[in-house]
Amino acid sequence: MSGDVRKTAEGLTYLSGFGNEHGSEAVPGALPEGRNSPQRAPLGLYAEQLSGTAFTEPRAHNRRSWLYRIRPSAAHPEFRRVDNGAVRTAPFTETVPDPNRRRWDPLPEPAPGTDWLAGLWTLGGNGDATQRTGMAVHVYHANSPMTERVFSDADGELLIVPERGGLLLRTEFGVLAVDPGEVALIPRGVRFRVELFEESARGYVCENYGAPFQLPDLGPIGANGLANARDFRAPVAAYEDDVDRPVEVVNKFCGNLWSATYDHSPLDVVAWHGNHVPYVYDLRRFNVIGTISYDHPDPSIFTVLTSPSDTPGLAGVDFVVFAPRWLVGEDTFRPPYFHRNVMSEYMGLIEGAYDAKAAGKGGFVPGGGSLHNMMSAHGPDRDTFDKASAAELKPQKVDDGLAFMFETRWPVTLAPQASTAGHLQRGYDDVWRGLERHFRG
Ligand SMILES: O=C(O)Cc1cc(O)ccc1O
Ligand SMILES: [Fe+2]
Repeated sequence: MSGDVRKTAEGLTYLSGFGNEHGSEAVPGALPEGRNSPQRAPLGLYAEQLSGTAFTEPRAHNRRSWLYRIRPSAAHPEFRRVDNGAVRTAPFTETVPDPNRRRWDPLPEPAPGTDWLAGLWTLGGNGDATQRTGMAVHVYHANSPMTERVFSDADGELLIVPERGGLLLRTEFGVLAVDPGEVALIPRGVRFRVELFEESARGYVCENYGAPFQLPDLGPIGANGLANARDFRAPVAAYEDDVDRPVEVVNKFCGNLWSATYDHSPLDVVAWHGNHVPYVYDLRRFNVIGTISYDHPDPSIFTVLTSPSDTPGLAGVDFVVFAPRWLVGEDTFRPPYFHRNVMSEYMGLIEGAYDAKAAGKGGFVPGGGSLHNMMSAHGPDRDTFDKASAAELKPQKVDDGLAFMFETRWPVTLAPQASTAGHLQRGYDDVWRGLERHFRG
């Protein structure tokens, strides 16, 4: 099974660019020319629009796609509530917002037969999915492909950050492969199925209820840099045409999972065009910008994607990557500084170690995560502080890890399961113990 998945991934081709008006047809002539909704769509297909923003949002933010499919999405039986598993949604009201710093080990091994959706486990979040504000942090651990079912999320877009094991994402728009070190985005409402490259897969998900992620403005950086638009890859059209096979469609809607069994695969889009599309991005392509003189720049310089709010510069959520880079700052404490931020920070580790925290068991480990909520004091742990304060400041390549952050304007309130989990580390505060006074008056 996983050999086939890898083979499929190797044969994939992609369309390049972020936010483009892409178009693709799996059968020549399937994509109508010159209009979106001809009286009769080509090849007997049904034309259907999928919008990700209101029709009237400014052109620069407007997202929608036209799909040409074997059956219209409207042809389905009633959705019925199913168990939400370990998926939770904002507003998070079952625990009180907690100013304490928290850190988790990776999710434990799931029971055999756990697919990506069943393995999705919510840590917490903020805002309100019904108001299309805020975000949720999820982690997943799966060991089985989604075969007879697909998923779609009406509550938000899903930024998937694999940490262990690649994923093959079969979407309405075509097939995407995403390995650890890459990220994938599934837009709001797009149906998809997850298959695994290896026996099991682990990773993180930012569910963004707010405005779709966009590339940050570059300001004085100029016309290039950070995540370059051309490095984002969208799929080419590919469709499933298994008429006889019932497929369960699980729809996350305002916090609950709803299911309907279709008599066909809803991944039956033969052609499409538009800019509300899934994509993948290789984080190693990130053009890292930093100081070439002194001081540690704020991590906003590492923003890959941002979901803006109504207040300029104040993101609902930013996706930030700590990618391999050179440190050359003179007379500078080079790791992340001590700080208390108005924004709230969930951090994850894709591989290796993070330059502000000790690695290894009981530390900040790949697949684990930390939460530093609004105004919570944090920064380098004691070991890191001691070493960096004494380090010889020659140019240093930091290339032993890949970390990321979901940084959000509102505190992250935990789902109850995250505040009681066995994999919640106890005694995280101790990493800042022993930071002795050196001031002697
Ligand atoms: O490790 C963190 O807490 C994230 C972070 C990194 C950094 O380089 C500066 C500030 C910051 O919050
Ligand atoms: Fe921080």
